[in-house]
Amino acid sequence: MKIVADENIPLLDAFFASFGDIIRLPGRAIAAEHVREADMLLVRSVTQVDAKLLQDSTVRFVGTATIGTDHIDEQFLSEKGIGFASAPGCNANAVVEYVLSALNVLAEQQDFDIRDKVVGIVGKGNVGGALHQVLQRLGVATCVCDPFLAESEPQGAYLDLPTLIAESDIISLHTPLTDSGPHPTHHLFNEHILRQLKPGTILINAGRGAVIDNEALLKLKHDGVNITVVLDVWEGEPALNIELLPYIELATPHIAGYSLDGKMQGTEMIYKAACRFFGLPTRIKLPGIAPMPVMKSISFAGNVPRQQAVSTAIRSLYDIRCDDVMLRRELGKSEVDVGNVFDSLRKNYRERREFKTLKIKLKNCPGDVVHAFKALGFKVVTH
Ligand SMILES: NC(=O)C1=CN([C@@H]2O[C@H](COP(=O)(O)OP(=O)(O)OC[C@H]3O[C@@H](n4cnc5c(N)ncnc54)[C@H](O)[C@@H]3O)[C@@H](O)[C@H]2O)C=CC1
Ligand SMILES: O=C(O)C(=O)[C@H](O)COP(=O)(O)O
Repeated sequence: MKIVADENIPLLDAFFASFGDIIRLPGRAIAAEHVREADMLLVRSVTQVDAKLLQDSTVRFVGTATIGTDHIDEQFLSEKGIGFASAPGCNANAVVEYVLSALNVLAEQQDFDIRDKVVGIVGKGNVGGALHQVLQRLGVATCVCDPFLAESEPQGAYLDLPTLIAESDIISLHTPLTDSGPHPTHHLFNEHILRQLKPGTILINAGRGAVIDNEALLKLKHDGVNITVVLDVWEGEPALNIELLPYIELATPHIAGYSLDGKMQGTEMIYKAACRFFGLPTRIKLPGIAPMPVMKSISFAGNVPRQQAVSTAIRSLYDIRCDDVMLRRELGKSEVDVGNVFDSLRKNYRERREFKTLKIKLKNCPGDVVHAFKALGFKVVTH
């Protein structure tokens, strides 16, 4: 079997070598001539999979090791009888941890306690739902806008977008990117909606760039509108609008989902789907091949303040400011190609592990510290 795969998919050999020969290519470079005689195509979010790519190919199965599927023409695949699988939820924890790291840093910079804020979640699927759960465990007030869930759960407490905006101090966007259907999200946050944000609102987008109209956001910022913006995703990626950068409090190159755990899980999910599609047994399992985390445990003892302990643990695994600084530093160099910088930071991303991989050893610590670590998803050992 001939497999064409994005070179940025981890554990390709471990999972797919037994299927046949793997040809690795940069995701954006995968073109019709590469897949013409292939049986399987494995991509991430940067490869447009459509008729142009696959019309004249022998590809029978496409897997994307990502949550988002806006780069896939699923209707075309179905019409051509090509098998398809994505990796729903694979990196949801990573995105949640990205949001928690952002809030942790902003809470320190702006001197607030997250428990005094209302967090509005737009899109309560795998990512938004997991964020909702963590925030509830932490005792943070939340509200949700998700018109699809509102329709299927008429008893649920869902708000429309203007009401969510009026009630929220912090808004986190976790919708897919859609431009059709009853509730399209393309430019959901247009100028009209953006101008409804309360002064001081924190707006986080770790979904898809074009859910916020980036031109409108820039216009608001030029007008001096007082909102704090965290962007992981940008309209026109990889060539983000560099003019917007100085107005963004925390700016990162679409890496919210880039925990090693999330990426490996994505590969495993499409491996299992490929096995099902080709009628093969699933012999390989992630626990057997995932590398051990570098940092295994952190200890706290005695009357350590909750915020200090939690910040230390979060930042030891994931400090969003590292990604923010790297992006600004690289884009600040003279005569850079913005798209190349963006892609290169993603391609060469460091090894980042999720909270669940770190053991927190607590000795005689206050109950609220123990509770906070458990709520955040760390492995907690008390003695
Ligand atoms: N920045 C990053 O690295 C990552 C970004 N993503 C993005 O996050 C998105 C969400 O991921 P999941 O939660 O796993 O997807 P999901 O499909 O599980 O959930 C999406 C939710 O959004 C809701 N929704 C759809 N249209 C809406 C609208 N107009 N207003 C409010 N809610 C709406 C849906 O009803 C659904 O509940 C993905 O589609 C992907 O684009 C996902 C992983 C990593
Ligand atoms: O899973 C998704 O959806 C994402 O947004 C991924 O984190 C995107 O990563 P790449 O596929 O672009 O490497």
